[in-house]
Amino acid sequence: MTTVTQETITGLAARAVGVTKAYGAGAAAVTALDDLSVDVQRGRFTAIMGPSGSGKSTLMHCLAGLDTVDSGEVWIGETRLTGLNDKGLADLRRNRVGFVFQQFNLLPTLTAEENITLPLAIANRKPDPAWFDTVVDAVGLSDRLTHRPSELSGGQQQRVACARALLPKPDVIFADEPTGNLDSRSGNEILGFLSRSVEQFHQTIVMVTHDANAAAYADRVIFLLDGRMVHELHDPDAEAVLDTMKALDTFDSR
Ligand SMILES: Nc1ncnc2c1ncn2[C@@H]1O[C@H](COP(=O)(O)OP(=O)(O)OP(=O)(O)O)[C@@H](O)[C@H]1O
Repeated sequence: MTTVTQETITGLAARAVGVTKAYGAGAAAVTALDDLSVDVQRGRFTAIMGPSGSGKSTLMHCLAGLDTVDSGEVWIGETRLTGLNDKGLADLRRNRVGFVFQQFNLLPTLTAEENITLPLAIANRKPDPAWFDTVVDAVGLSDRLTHRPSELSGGQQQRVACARALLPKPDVIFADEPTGNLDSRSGNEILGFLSRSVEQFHQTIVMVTHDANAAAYADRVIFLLDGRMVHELHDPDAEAVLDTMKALDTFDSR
């Protein structure tokens, strides 16, 4: 079995080591992650791409402590998730990771400000007022804080979700198709905000996407196929990402 020492994870925001995860049993079993190892560098924007069914969501869920692995190890910073009990995992999700979902997942009865501060309120933490103002300014929501989600456009709702994820300064923000429900202009605004939060605030972001344009905002794109990491690109443009996706269509990882 592969093991990781404290020293080897310094500088990494998250890590999967020899992770295997299958769904179902017997003849119906599907191997979603197949002895997969991947490092996520701190303060970087990493995109995960790959064909449908390649294991992107499963990897993200396992890295974020939303799902368990069958074997191998998962780390967030210097915490080994694969050794935590349910309470430890819940604490980690509450205090160490942030999420941005395709469907925004805002609470409809709360204002934008209440949605943004909700994770801190749940964790019994108070937002730092200066940092709150910085985050709200960065997403351009200063004049929308009293609005409820139904009074905001899709792009504005996703900006609320981004601010909500960023405010607690989590070790990692996991973004699952964050632009999947947006037109290209609103999508590019969200992607611009995510990449600026990496550059200016040194936030670590991991984003699952199908969109080559979205992936091109990342510092690094990793490509999955059949639950394995088969390729990576650094500072790619959309064309290079598309070319790789086309090549994967004809590539068999096994
Ligand atoms: N809860 C589940 N039960 C059974 N099989 C599952 C489950 N979740 C995922 N799988 C299977 O595991 C494999 C990987 O799925 P996963 O959702 O991680 O892929 P993906 O790359 O995110 O796909 P997509 O791009 O379509 O969202 C697929 O074959 C999928 O059918």
